Amino acid sequence: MPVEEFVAGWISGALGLVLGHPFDTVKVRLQTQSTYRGIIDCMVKTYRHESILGFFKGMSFPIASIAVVNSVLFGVYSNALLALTATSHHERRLQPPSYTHVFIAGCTGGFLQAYCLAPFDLIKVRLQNQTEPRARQGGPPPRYRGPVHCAASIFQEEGPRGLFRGAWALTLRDTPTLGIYFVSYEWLCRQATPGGQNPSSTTVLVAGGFAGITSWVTATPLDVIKSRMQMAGLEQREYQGLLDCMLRVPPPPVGMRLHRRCPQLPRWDGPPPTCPGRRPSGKHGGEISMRESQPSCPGTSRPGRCRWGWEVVRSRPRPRPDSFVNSYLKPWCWRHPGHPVTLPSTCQAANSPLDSRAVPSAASHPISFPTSSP
Ligand SMILES: CN(C)C(=N)NCCC[C@H](N)C(=O)O
Repeated sequence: MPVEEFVAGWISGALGLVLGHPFDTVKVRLQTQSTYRGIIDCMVKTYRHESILGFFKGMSFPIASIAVVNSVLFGVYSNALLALTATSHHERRLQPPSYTHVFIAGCTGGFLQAYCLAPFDLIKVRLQNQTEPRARQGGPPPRYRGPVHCAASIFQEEGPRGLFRGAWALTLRDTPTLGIYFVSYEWLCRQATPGGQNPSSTTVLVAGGFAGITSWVTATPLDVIKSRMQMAGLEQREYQGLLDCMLRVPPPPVGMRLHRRCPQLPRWDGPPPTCPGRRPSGKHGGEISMRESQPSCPGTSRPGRCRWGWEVVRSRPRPRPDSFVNSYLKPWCWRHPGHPVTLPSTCQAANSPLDSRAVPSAASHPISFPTSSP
C-alpha cells in the first residue's frame, strides 16, 4: 500500500472517529451501565457531570491505531480477494468477483483486524466508562489517568491476557459482519454503476453509509456482549464465557425507577452501611453492588451465583451530593428482584462501574451492616 493511501486512510479514519466518538461513548455507557434511562438521559448526565469533554473520553488510542487497524482490514480483504479470484483490483472492474468470494474475503479481513483492534478497543471502553469529571477539585481521581496508564494497569492487574479481554466476542462480532459490510457495499455499488465503470464518489459515499448501517445492525447484539465482558475485569464480575454473559440477567436500573417497578421490595431505612474511611455513596447516590460469601435467596437453586445489591434511593428534596441524609438503602437481588431479601450482617463490596471508587477495595475493607430491617 503506497504511503499516500496509508496517510489518507489515517486522516479520513481519524475524522470519522472524531465525529462518531461522542455517539460511541453514549452507546458504550448504555451497554454497560444501568444508570441511564435512555440516550437523551445519558447525554444530559454526561454533559452535566463531565462537560463536552466527557463525550471524547478514550478517543486517543483509536485515533492512533485506526490507520493500522484499517490497513489490516482492507489489506487482508484485497489480498484474500486476489487469492480467491486471481484477478487484480483493476481487472475486477470487468470481471466482478462473486458475492461469496467478497463475503469470504471480508470475513477474513474482519477476523484479523479484530485481533489488532482488541487491546485498543478494551482501553477505549474502560476510559469511556469513567464518569468522573476531568478536573474536579477535591474529588477522587479517576481509576485510569489516561490510555497509557490504563494499558499498564490492565497489564499489571490482569496480566497480558487481560489486554485481550473480550477479544473473542469482538472477533465473533467483526468476522461475519465485515463480510456483510463488503457484500452490501459491492451490491450497492454495482446497482448504481454501469458495467465496466468505476463507482462515482457519491455512490461510494452512499454505499459505504448503507453498508455501515447493515453491518452495525447485525453487529450490535455481540457488541453489547463484548463491551460487558471488557468491563467485567474492572467490576470484579467474572463471566464464565461468552454464553454466560449472554444469559446473565443485567442488573436492574438504579434509583426511583426500580422502586416504582418493584414496590414490594423490602426497603432499608436504617443507617447507612459503614466503611472505614469513606461513605459508600458516590456523588449521585446510586448503586453499591455488594457480594456476600453465602447469599441466601429464597427460591434460588444456586445460591452462590446470586448477587445482592444495595441501592441508595434519594427521597425528595434532593439531598446534598455525597450525603445519606434523606436517603434510604434498599436491598435487591440481582437475579430475583421480586424475592424477599435476608439482610446479611457483613458484606464485601464489589466495585460497580457507576461508582467504582465509592467503596475502597473490597478485600481490604469489609463493610458492616446493621442486621435488622426497621
Ligand atoms: C461493522 N463492524 C462490526 C465494523 N465496522 N467493525 C469495525 C469497527 C471498528 C471500530 N473502531 C469500532 O469498534 O467501533
